[in-house]
Amino acid sequence: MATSVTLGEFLLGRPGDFQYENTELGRLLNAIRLAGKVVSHEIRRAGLVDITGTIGSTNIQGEEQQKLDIFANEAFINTLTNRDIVCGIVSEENEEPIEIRGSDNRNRNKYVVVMDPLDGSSNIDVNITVGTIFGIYHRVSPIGTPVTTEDFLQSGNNQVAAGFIAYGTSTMMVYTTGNGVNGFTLNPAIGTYYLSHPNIEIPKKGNIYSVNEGGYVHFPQGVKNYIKYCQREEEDRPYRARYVGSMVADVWRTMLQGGIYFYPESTGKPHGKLRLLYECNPLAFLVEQAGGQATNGYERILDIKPTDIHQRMPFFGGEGEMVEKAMQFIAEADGGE
Ligand SMILES: O=P(O)(O)OC[C@H]1O[C@](O)(COP(=O)(O)O)[C@@H](O)[C@@H]1O
Ligand SMILES: [Mg+2]
Ligand SMILES: [Mg+2]
Repeated sequence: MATSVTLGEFLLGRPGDFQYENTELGRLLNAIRLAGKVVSHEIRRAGLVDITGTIGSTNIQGEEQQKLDIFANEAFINTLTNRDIVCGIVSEENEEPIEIRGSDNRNRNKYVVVMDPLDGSSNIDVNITVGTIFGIYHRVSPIGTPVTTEDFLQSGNNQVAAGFIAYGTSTMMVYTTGNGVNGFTLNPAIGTYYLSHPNIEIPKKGNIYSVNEGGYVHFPQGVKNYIKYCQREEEDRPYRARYVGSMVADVWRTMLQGGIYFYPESTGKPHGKLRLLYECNPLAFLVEQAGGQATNGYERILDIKPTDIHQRMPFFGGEGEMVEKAMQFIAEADGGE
């Protein structure tokens, strides 16, 4: 149930929430909040206006771009640029980083944003929850100089804030700055987000596992063994299987109801499908801040030093014990302890 605290008040009410200038965080998140409302409005009209389907081009990942992918991408890039607070953006829909020199054209802004403007694109036309994922970093290149790729290839540990917007039964904005995770629900009638999910903590002893089992035959043996373990009639198992096919929705459910969500590597996808910079890192930060764990099956996602802005990474995230169990099966199958 939503409280009467709005996102704006919440931001101003927690001065220590942000290691840099708090009003800058406010301006950053306000820009994201605004762009999210623009996208939410458009999504809610999907089917009534010509916003579903593809536009006939593919992105750097070789995926067909949906009209809403492009709409969301432009909405976020324009809003962040107009707010004059970021010096660069990496987006799933753009091959190269986008340099933003700022209104005085002197590269004085401090933050870079990595984003997946529309997550769960395959679910757009079938009216299932989709989302926007974002991560925010303080630049590493000197202020006053053009943004560099190194500003984006920082490990997830360096995120100063991260979150997502979910466009589902309601529109929600969930974020962290390293002081816990809070969720806000949009009241579309007045366009205001209210605190509805304070201090989110992943429940212990979850009983849901979430993976696209359609790829089972191509998964590594350790992952197969873990899936069989989840399905065995023993102790508190079999676990329930849930899979939406939108990472935002599957991770959000995992944060609220517990369990584990994973997208492993497979013979066809040696590094899995999900992108480290703008899918794995922001959601790993949220999962950890909610008391869970997020790894690639071997190491903490947030410790990984990216080498490419669009690189993929296997992802195992959720309740700590379940993630460790999955890693144990992977290690055993690899011949380790
Ligand atoms: O169809 P699959 O192979 O299960 O993949 C689903 C996954 O792909 C994604 O849709 C990839 O994200 P995009 O839609 O942003 O490209 C994830 O949201 C989701 O978890
Ligand atoms: Mg995505
Ligand atoms: Mg996407």
